[in-house]
Amino acid sequence: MHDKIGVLKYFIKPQYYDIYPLNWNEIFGNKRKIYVEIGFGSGEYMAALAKENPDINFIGFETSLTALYKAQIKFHKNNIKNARVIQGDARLLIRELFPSNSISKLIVNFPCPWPKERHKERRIFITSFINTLADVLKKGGIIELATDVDWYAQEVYNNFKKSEFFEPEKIIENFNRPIKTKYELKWDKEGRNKYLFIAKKIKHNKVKRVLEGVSELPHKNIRDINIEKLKELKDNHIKENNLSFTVNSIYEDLLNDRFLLKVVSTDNDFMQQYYISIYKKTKDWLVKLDSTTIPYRTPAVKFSVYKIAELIEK
Ligand SMILES: C[S@@+](CC[C@H](N)C(=O)[O-])C[C@H]1O[C@@H](n2cnc3c(N)ncnc32)[C@H](O)[C@@H]1O
Repeated sequence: MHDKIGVLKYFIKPQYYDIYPLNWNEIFGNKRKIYVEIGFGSGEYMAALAKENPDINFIGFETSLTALYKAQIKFHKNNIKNARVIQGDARLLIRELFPSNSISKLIVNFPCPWPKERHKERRIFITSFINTLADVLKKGGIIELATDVDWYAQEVYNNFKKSEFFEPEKIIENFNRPIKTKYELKWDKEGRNKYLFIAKKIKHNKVKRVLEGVSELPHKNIRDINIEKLKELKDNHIKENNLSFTVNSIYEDLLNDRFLLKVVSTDNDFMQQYYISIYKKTKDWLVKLDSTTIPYRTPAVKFSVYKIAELIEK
C-alpha cells in the first residue's frame, strides 16, 4: 500500500504486533483516556470529537476499507494526532486488543439493526459482546448508542437491563448532539425519530481471550513431504476441541518445490483466512505461515500449521 499523503500513520494492523492485548499507552505515547467508536462510516464524528478533545485518545473500528480510508483522510486534513483506526469485526477485536478496565467510553452511531431473525447474530450488542464490554470498559465507563430504529433501541436497552454488569440509564428521544454523523443528517432530513441509549458499567466481568501474551510465528521443519497426503488435505475439515481449519485450495509450483495452501480456521467465533506455504530448503522442508497474509496467530492458526506438518510428513 502506498502512502503518498501520509494517512497510514492512523492505521493500526494489530496482526503485526506480537503481544496482546495491545499497549495503548505505548501506541499513543501517553496515558490519556480511551474512547472507542464502532462503525464510524466516513469518520466525521470521530474526527470532530478527536479535534475537540486532544486530551482523549480515539480508536475506531470499521469493516469497510473505503470507510477506513475516508476517515484517515479527514484525520490527516485536520492534523489530528489522537486517533487510530483498525479494520475488522469490533466485537471480536475489542475483546482481544484491549486490557481489562481500559476504555472510558464506547460509541456506536446508527448501526444496521439487522432486522431479520436469521441475521440477528450480526447485531452489535449481542450478549457475548456485552460481556466483553463489562471487561474492557472502566468501572463507570459509558456506552452510547444512537439509532433511528425504535425497536432496536428498546432491544439494546433490554439486553443491558438483563446484564448484571451494566445499568441502562435512559433512552433519549430526538436528542440533539453538536456533531452529527452522515446517517444522522440523512435521517434528520427525512424527519425520522432518533433515539440515544446510554448505559454505565457497574460491575466487572472477566472474559476469556483467544490471543493473550506473546504470539510467535508458527513454523515447522520436516524431513520430507508426502505429496499424495498433501493433496488429500483439500476440503478436509480438521477439528480438535474448539479449534478447526479447512484447506480450501492448494496451489503448486512443483518446479520450485513449493506449495501454497489457502486455509480458513476458527477459534470458537474467531474466523480467519490466510495462506500456509510449504517449500524445500537445502535439506528439509519448511511449513510456515505465508507472509502475504498475516492472520492473528490464534491457537487455531498455530494448530493448522503444526497439524498440516504432521499430516504431510513422510
Ligand atoms: C449504517 S453505517 C453508519 C455509519 C456512521 N456511524 C454514521 O452514523 O454515519 C454502519 C457502519 O458500521 C460498520 N460495521 C458494521 N458492523 C461492524 C462491526 N462488527 N465492526 C466494525 N464495523 C462495523 C459498517 O461497515 C458501516 O460502515
